[in-house]
Formats: sequence, C-alpha cells, structure tokens
Amino acid sequence: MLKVNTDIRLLAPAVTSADLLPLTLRNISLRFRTKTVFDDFNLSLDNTGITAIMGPNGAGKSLALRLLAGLVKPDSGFALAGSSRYLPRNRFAMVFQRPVLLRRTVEGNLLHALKVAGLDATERPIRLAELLALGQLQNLLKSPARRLSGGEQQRLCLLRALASRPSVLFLDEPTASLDPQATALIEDLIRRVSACGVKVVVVTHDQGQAARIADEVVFIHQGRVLEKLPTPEFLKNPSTPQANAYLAGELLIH
Ligand SMILES: Nc1ncnc2c1ncn2[C@@H]1O[C@H](COP(=O)(O)OP(=O)(O)OP(=O)(O)O)[C@@H](O)[C@H]1O
Repeated sequence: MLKVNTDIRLLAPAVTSADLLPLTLRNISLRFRTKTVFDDFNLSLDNTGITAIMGPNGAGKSLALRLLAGLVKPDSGFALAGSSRYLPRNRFAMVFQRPVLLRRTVEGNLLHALKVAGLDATERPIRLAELLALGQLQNLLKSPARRLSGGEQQRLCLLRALASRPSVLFLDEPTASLDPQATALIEDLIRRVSACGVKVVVVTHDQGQAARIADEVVFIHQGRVLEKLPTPEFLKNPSTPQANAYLAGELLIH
C-alpha cells in the first residue's frame, strides 16, 4: 500500500474534475435498425464520488457510459460535461470489461500510454515504476501483457488508463470475470483514485461491489433511468418494482 501523498501525486487528476460536472445526457435518442435503445433519455451525474450504473442485461448501461464518454454519437440529443457540449476526451479514460492490450510487455504497454499522455522521455521511467507499484505488477514488468492472468490484465488496463491522470474514469464491468482477490485489488485502486478527486462512473451487475465502492446508484431499465439514489438507500429500499425485482435476482424481461 502506497502512502497517501504518493497516491495524490500519482492519481490526482492533472486538472480537477469540477468543471466537467455534472456529466449530462440530454434528450438522447439512439436506435439500431429496428431496435430503439433510447428515446428521450436523460441523465445527470453531479456527485463527485463514485457512481454505479446498474440494471438488467440490455437496459442500455454500456451505451449510456459510452455516450457520456463521447464514444458513441446519439441520433439526437447530446452529452454535456459541465456546461459544455465539447467533451474533453483527453481528460476522460475508459476501461472495458475485456482487456484490450498491445502485443507488448507490461512495461511496453505502460510506456506507450505514458508517451501518448505526453510525458517526456526522462519522466516516463519514474512514473512507470510508480504505476507498477500501485498495481502490484513490478514482478511482471517484462512479461507479455496478453499472457497475464485476467486480473493482472485488468489491473494493467486500469494503470494504463491512469497514465494520463484523467479527470473522469469510466469503467464498464471492470471485474466481471475476476475472482474475489483480483476484484478486491481493482476495487482498492478505484477507491483510491476516487479519493484523489477523479470522478468515477462504473457499470456493474455486482450489488456487493456497488455496496463496497459506490456513493450512488443509477438504475437503468429499458432505456430509462428509474432510480438515482445513494447506494445504501437503493440497495435497501428501492422505490420501483423493477429495481426490487432486479435486486431480488428476478428475470426482468419486460
Ligand atoms: N452496435 C450495436 N448494434 C445493435 N444493437 C446494439 C449495439 N450496441 C448495443 N446494442 C443493443 O442496445 C441495447 C443496450 O445495449 P447495452 O450494451 O448498453 O446494454 P447493457 O445494459 O450494458 O447490457 P449488459 O448488462 O448485457 O452488458 C441492447 O439491446 C444491445 O443489443
């Protein structure tokens, strides 16, 4: 475990996230051929902490995350960061459910990310060592990234996302296929990133994970936000029958 001041030097956003909040989706419509995913979808995230997006399969969670991050363009409506329709993609970072890593070593992947983040060549080795320590990957420095275990790959993806010291971190089911120990390491990192002032938005199906790390939960069902509540309240006392059924593990088809 690194010290608090090291965390801040490593993880605090290069520019505070304050001007990017709320993250907003306004009057979004999105359809694929015959399927309408969103029809006048609205969402506003003003909480500076960790927001979990939950909901059944196909509800629109991943697409909502991608719209917020500016990775998907809606048919109509728009995303806002703060009051601006210009989304500063260089201040956003995204980690996907399935790690996508370069065919290089752990070191090669991180050095590439640090170069892209604009660090000059003399600074990169220092930051590389700090990031490796943060993710407990020092011993795997020279290993091909794609040969790592699922948990190690996901940790590397998270470190790579943090290389640019983003203001907002988007995570799409980052621990979906990981065991409890690997999940705990990722959650510890997410909590520390958030404590340093990075706005975190995470899609998860894991109620335990929401309870452990999220300050609030947004519940999406069939392309609509049905709930937006502090996590304990959502988990104990959701107000809609759909969220109750989802939390009880019932199939939500309609
Ligand atoms: N590129 C695409 N082409 C066609 N349909 C798509 C595309 N991307 C998403 N969809 C559809 O949009 C709907 C919402 O997708 P999304 O990935 O946001 O769901 P989700 O809530 O994240 O689900 P899950 O929990 O299963 O990951 C789904 O019905 C999905 O099949």
